[in-house]
Amino acid sequence: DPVEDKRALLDFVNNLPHSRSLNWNESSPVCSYWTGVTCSKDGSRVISVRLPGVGFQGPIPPNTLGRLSALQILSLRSNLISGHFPYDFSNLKNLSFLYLQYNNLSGPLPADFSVWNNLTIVNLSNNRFDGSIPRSLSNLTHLAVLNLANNSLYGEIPDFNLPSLQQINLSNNDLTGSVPKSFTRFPNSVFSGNNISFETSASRVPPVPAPSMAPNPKSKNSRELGETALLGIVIAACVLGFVAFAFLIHVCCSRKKGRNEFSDKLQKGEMSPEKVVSRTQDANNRLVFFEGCNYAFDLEDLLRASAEVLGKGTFGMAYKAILEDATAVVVKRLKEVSVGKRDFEQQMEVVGSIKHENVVELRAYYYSKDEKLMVYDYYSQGSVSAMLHGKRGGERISLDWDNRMKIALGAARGMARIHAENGGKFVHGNIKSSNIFLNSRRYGCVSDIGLSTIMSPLAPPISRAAGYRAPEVTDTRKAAQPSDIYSFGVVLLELLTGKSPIHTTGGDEIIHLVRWVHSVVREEWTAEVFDVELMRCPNIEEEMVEMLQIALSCVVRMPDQRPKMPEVVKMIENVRRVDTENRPSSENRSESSTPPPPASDRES
Ligand SMILES: Nc1ncnc2c1ncn2[C@@H]1O[C@H](COP(=O)(O)OP(=O)(O)OP(=O)(O)O)[C@@H](O)[C@H]1O
Repeated sequence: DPVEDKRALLDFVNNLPHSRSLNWNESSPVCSYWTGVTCSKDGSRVISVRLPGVGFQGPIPPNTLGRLSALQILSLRSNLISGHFPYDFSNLKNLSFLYLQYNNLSGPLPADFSVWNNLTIVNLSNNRFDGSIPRSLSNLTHLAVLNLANNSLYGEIPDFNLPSLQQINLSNNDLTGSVPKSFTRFPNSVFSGNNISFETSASRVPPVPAPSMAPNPKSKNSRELGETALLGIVIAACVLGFVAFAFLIHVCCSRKKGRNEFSDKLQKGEMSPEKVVSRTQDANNRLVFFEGCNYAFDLEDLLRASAEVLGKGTFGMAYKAILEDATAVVVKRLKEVSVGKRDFEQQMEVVGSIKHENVVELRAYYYSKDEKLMVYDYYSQGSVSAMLHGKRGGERISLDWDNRMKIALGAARGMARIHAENGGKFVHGNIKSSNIFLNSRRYGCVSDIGLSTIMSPLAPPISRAAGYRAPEVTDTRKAAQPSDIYSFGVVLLELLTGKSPIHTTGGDEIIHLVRWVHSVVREEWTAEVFDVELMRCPNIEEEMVEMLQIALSCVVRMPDQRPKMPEVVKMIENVRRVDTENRPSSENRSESSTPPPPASDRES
């Protein structure tokens, strides 16, 4: 533990009243346990503190956070922090991201910004800062985003030369004079709400008309209402058509910049804007985080995050959301949850308690009448399905035999862990290759646990899950552990054949993978079954045939004849302990004329 940093954080939290409790105990490890805190790789220093919306009230106690001299990210936004900008933050020489927006900070901005020469994003908007904009900001050569909007800053805007600056917002202050030459590349709207004269010049972007219903930023009330109210006002204005033009321009601009806010996505979905507003206003419903989760964000953060649609699954849409500190999370928005709040919460608690290196951890969830969300880590390499079959026209990723064995073994171990839950009765209910990801050691890792029990009865048999569904589930619509084994067997067949569970041939004929494999094997053409890509790997035929036998034992018709998950794990381990590497590697087999797989595909 970084003892000094821990002390500084405890001094901070013990001396600043807050309404949400934090799991910061003296006895627990800071780096792996404390909410909102991230340490350096070697665990020697705290490098990030993110505590938005914790309800901190009052001035930041001196000589607390200022002692975290290795800090790179500090987010205390959306609290009720008052007082002056802490003078001892000048010790935070490594600070790159500073988010203090939506607080009640007052007084002048720090005179000397040059002490933080790594600063990249500075957001001090929506406070009560006054005084002038410090000239020293011009020393920040990495500064990409500067937001000082909705304060009481006055005087002229200094003419900085900030080559990295991509976004600036100085709107709604008391600034005077004219827009300096170096900032004429930004739209007039970022300077609006000041006493600034805009000289007309051919190079200027035409001014964006201010929404006629925009709140008076100087009024205390508007600050207290915060973003939710703004969102509501904007939506209301849209509905009334008063600002259609401004809104269109705004949408175009944000599209251009590639930023699609998660809330936008929600609005584009089936949810009405009114519902979004009412939902964000529902103070009783908060994101619930699981113990040991290091993320610190709230629902508003998620709604504000840049989001990308990952896809529509059986249970709703999945989005990739990038939080302000560049953390990527996956948010699943569940449709048609069939259970009430209590059952939902109980199921989430079970799922959230499953901690295993081969199970994708549920980080947080959210339940309200209108909205049910689940938050997971984002797996940048995509799912095994995307790797095997390519996704949305993307290339399929080359997976050699070692990779596939590790995926199979990891997923089997994850499944065995899941089946051990709830006194050995827990059912996954939706095993398929798009729900399997690769962990940091490139072993399979199972996602989407526990959803099938809280959702409305299974989707019609035509759905994408059909190829994975055991025959008895098609009839009874009820998943059980043996049907999970069947689905897992289909995933093994996918890994062996490289084919989707249901696919068409050139002649539009629909092929069911299980039936196809059975028919080929029956004709004793077993070798024809395997993915041609695997044929490049030397000396693996025996292992492939053994894996094929395991897969076929999982997809037998009678549920009680299928092996149990721990047995499947043992059988795969017996084919080859990929993790102990008891098979000579392909490089050592010089007799082979086949070239070894590319280095990136090999086990590290
Ligand atoms: N944690 C994650 N990291 C990266 N991508 C993810 C993550 N979770 C889901 N995805 C991807 O998002 C897309 C949609 O996922 P989702 O689980 O909602 O649907 P699905 O897997 O296609 O079907 P189902 O809902 O039946 O599981 C899929 O392409 C999936 O691989």
